[in-house]
Amino acid sequence: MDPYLGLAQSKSKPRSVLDGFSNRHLTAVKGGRPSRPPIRTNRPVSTSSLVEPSEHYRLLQQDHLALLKKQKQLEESYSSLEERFDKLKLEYETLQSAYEELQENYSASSQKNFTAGKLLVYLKLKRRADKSALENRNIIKNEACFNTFLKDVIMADHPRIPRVIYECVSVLESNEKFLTVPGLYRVSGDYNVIQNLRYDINANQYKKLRKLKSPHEVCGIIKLFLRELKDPLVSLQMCSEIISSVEELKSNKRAKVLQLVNALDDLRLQTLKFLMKHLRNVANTAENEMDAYSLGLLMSSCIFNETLADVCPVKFEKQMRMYWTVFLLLGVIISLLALFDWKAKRYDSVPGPRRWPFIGNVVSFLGVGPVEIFAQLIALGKTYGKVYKLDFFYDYTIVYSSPEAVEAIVTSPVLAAKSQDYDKVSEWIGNGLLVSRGPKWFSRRKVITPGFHFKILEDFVPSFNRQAEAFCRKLEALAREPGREAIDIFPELKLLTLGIICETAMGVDSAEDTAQQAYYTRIVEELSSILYWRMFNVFVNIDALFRLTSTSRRFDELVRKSWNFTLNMIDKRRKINEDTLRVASPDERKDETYGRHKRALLDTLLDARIDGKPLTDDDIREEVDTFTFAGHDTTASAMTFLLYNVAKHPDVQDRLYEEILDEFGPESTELTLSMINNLRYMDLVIKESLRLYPPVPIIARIATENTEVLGERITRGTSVAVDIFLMHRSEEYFLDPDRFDPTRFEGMRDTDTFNPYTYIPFSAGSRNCIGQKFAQYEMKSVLVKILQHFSVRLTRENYEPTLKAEIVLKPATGLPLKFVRRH
Ligand code: HEM
Repeated sequence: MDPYLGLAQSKSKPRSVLDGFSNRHLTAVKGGRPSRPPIRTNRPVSTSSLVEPSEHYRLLQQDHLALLKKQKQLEESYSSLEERFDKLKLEYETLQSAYEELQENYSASSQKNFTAGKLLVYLKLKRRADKSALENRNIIKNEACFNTFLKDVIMADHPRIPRVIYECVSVLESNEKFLTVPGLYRVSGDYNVIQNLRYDINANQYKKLRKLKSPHEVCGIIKLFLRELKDPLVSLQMCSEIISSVEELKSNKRAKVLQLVNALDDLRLQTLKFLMKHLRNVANTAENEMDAYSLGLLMSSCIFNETLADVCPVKFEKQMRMYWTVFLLLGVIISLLALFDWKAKRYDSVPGPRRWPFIGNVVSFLGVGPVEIFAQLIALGKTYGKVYKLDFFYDYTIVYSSPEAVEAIVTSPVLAAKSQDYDKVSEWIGNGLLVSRGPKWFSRRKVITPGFHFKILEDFVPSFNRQAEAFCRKLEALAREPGREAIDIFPELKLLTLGIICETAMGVDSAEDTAQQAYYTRIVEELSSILYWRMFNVFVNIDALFRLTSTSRRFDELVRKSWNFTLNMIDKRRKINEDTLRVASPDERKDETYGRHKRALLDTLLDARIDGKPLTDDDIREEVDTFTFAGHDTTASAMTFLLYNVAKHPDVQDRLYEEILDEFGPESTELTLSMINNLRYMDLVIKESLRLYPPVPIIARIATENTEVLGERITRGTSVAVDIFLMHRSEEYFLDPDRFDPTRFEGMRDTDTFNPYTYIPFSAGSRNCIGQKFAQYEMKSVLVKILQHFSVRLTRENYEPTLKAEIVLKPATGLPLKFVRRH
């Protein structure tokens, strides 16, 4: 046995003494001095009896001395560590108090009252208050501001309204230049700046807001705050309780608005008053080109924010981040190119919203959904009148809304080609009749036109009848569902109109594939929404950039599925024709049209010869895609708004029903074309509904050569658009234009002053709608059947639909329509 075993152990273990006082231990006890660690002595294990007792004693003494020495060393290093700890603690406390001081100084300066108490703290004569005390005294506030209830929002001290509104309005009104900036509240602010501000404001920090150089972000914050309020500033429910119809509001406007205002609680009232006063200041400042009407249009969706929920089917927000990154990279190039801004001079004489160098009006349409885009277009029309320009990277679109311009455009051979926006649509429906140009369009239109001859349309009427009857049975079942009050009619009508197109134009039995048809209508809905997004967002308008997004993959998938649907129809029709021929006699076979007594448009395409050659499978598919899309979505939109107007005007509905009773009696009848043609009042009602809600609200062409429109030089490559919606609602062409009055069309065409180009729901000229008669007969047949079975009502009397235009005009949310059985 080693006699030094015990000592050797004690020597090899000095580090163990520090075990209880590691660095980790030091940092863990910020609050106070750590307790003194125990000193462990490693006594030698009992020595062997082989060692002499005196020798053993001497060894022990030696050992003891060594330990004492070690202990002293450790005590010294302990007290030096203790000293360091105290120093660090002091430094930590000094830093913390400096931080709190900064925080307090900031909130003191923002409140502009430097109290004596704070002065004492500043001079270090008084200890500062801790965080919870500051919160109790309302100096530090951490409540949320956005996406919350009004009562929970941080309030300004005076007046007692949300602080965010107060601060934004102060910023806008304290800077005279801000109020004069054109397009205030219409032009969207920088998305990223707004989002960053949102976080600051939620933490009650307003410094950056006050330093903004452009007012658009400040307006953006106001709009964002109002839109995100969980309880809107003015609720639509309250409106509908007080104002039962628009007529009632019109006849008694002042009293009704006062009643509504009086019903608001104090907080809402004060906030609304403050906001309205500010908006009046904006409207009274002529330089910003924003009148009360435009402001009303833009702000109403924020103040009554309920209707805007879930109307953006594409995830715009996420994808905007990527575009903004690209946007920043382009920034440098843009600045250089801005030096060569000469192109902008081309249309100097045409008014339009303020444009940025190089990018033009791009920013106004970024990051906004279809509802806001449509509202912006209306506001622009109201501001600039019958002609204005839009500029996307020097790609100009001149937007007209006068009959003179319509005539000049639709009769000009150099303005016959569809604009570049339609190219995006052609990625889906190909280069069919709607999109094609020049000789291709001409030869196709010639071949297809006989397919819409009235003799052929006459054959379709029994099919309209049958499908409308089935539709009424479906409505009845839906209306009987327990707990259901209103029926969202647009999707149902899409299924009906698609079924009719499949059966009549394509000659296949629509009842076989109802699930496929329902799927197809949803595909069309999503594709339209993506296409519309691409039209107004210049970044995704560029193919290469669009291909970088995940939406492009979704787009391709949807297009493939849509083609499967139409190819399947073509195969089916081919098979039906082959089966018919197989059972025919040799003589009958010689007759090309044998067995096709109900000749479908698809048969016209299958039999067509252009320059002696039949159409290829791709040619046929693109026309089938075109007609399936153009023939169902438009008519469903027209029918939806027609039923809404009929429900909203019971007097019109009564007169329609009387006309039906006079012509056919109360029982359901098998309609014919001549019976439908007799319904004169119904013609007027449909016309008026298409005036107020034209399913295709805007059409656009491109100049293939330099030309002129109403004396204005239009250079090659410029787009010209016709805003049909705006023209149909212009006071200049229609008396009291927002009023639904079918009788306004009685004898209108006979008057000398009426210009037929004023009313163009089906467009005009050589590229007008080939299916307009088809659509009119279909709408009349369906309306007769619906009114024979039901009385149509609104479940919310004063309801006005919010509109969006994803190629076709649509209600942004389901309409509150109720169908009550007549007998
Ligand atoms: C109420 C229902 C309808 C309305 C309001 C409507 C409206 C229009 C408008 C405004 C255009 C011109 C588009 C442009 O210039 O860009 C158009 C073109 C067209 N429509 Fe319709 N349409 C309706 C129903 C139909 C139906 C039922 C079909 C087919 C069965 C159809 C097939 C077409 C086609 C193929 C074109 C392109 C014509 C060409 O460029 O030669 N439409 N439609």
